[in-house]
Amino acid sequence: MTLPPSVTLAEDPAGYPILIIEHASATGRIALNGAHVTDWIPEGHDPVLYMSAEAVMEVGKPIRGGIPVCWPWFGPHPADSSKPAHGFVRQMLWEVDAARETETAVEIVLKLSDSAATKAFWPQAFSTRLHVHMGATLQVTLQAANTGTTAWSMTGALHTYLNVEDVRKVSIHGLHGTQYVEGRLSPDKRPQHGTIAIDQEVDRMYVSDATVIVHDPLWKRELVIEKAGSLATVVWNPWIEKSKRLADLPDEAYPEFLCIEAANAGEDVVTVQPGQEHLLMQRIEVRKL
Ligand SMILES: O=P(O)(O)OC[C@H]1O[C@@H](O)[C@H](O)[C@@H](O)[C@@H]1O
Repeated sequence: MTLPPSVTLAEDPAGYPILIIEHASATGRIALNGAHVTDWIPEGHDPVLYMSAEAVMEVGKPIRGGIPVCWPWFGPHPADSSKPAHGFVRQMLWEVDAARETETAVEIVLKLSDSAATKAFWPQAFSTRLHVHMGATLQVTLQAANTGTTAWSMTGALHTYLNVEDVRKVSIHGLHGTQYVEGRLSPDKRPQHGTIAIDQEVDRMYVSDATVIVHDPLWKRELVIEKAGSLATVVWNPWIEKSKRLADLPDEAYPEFLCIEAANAGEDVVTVQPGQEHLLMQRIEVRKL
């Protein structure tokens, strides 16, 4: 694979490959472990994605921050608690399938197909590609194809960690009039009235395909988060006690980020027939205020 001039593959001595993007429109990084976009800094803006200072960068381990790709299940495995939370592809080494640059962006495609290693977690035949368009906007699309002979079902998410100046000061727009489930374990749906403020642990799954805007008055910017192929939007901040339980997150870091996740989760379980595919897309744009 020949990479364009704005993309280099760096590998540290421990063998952790990372694509480094240095383009006129943006800089960023993508770890091949998990096809994980860890950084995106559009030209003229502050970093948009949050990365934990204690993130573990080891092949086979999920990364705290950036955009974890959760697939083929969201949250705990529905039947087997010994299997990893949020699926297994976020802890597998993907390969670079395509990379090119234009005047306005870099386009990178990463690929992971079924193998003996994936079958240890999930028996199905599949081919997943993560398409990353990185420029003034960041667009990430998970393409999940069924390459087998029987239908399978999937859930998943693009579990995006957004950098905010102080989560206690942001307001989240776009989910007014929708319904959500708090904590994912209670089946009771609650209505959302108005904007969302974060003043405690929040782990909500909204039934919505709407665009979400994160208004950050201290950084004087708005993050506009569009999506497609997703009927669930997860809003997550671990707040104080859960942050202490997460070993790869500094205890005091919870005000610095907010997760807005484009998900197939809850009632949004997707069945993919043989030869068919599902596309899950999220696009982020930054607006200065
Ligand atoms: O620690 P993990 O596996 O990356 O998950 C982080 C969080 O991910 C969110 O999507 C879930 O709704 C939370 O319940 C979970 O705690």
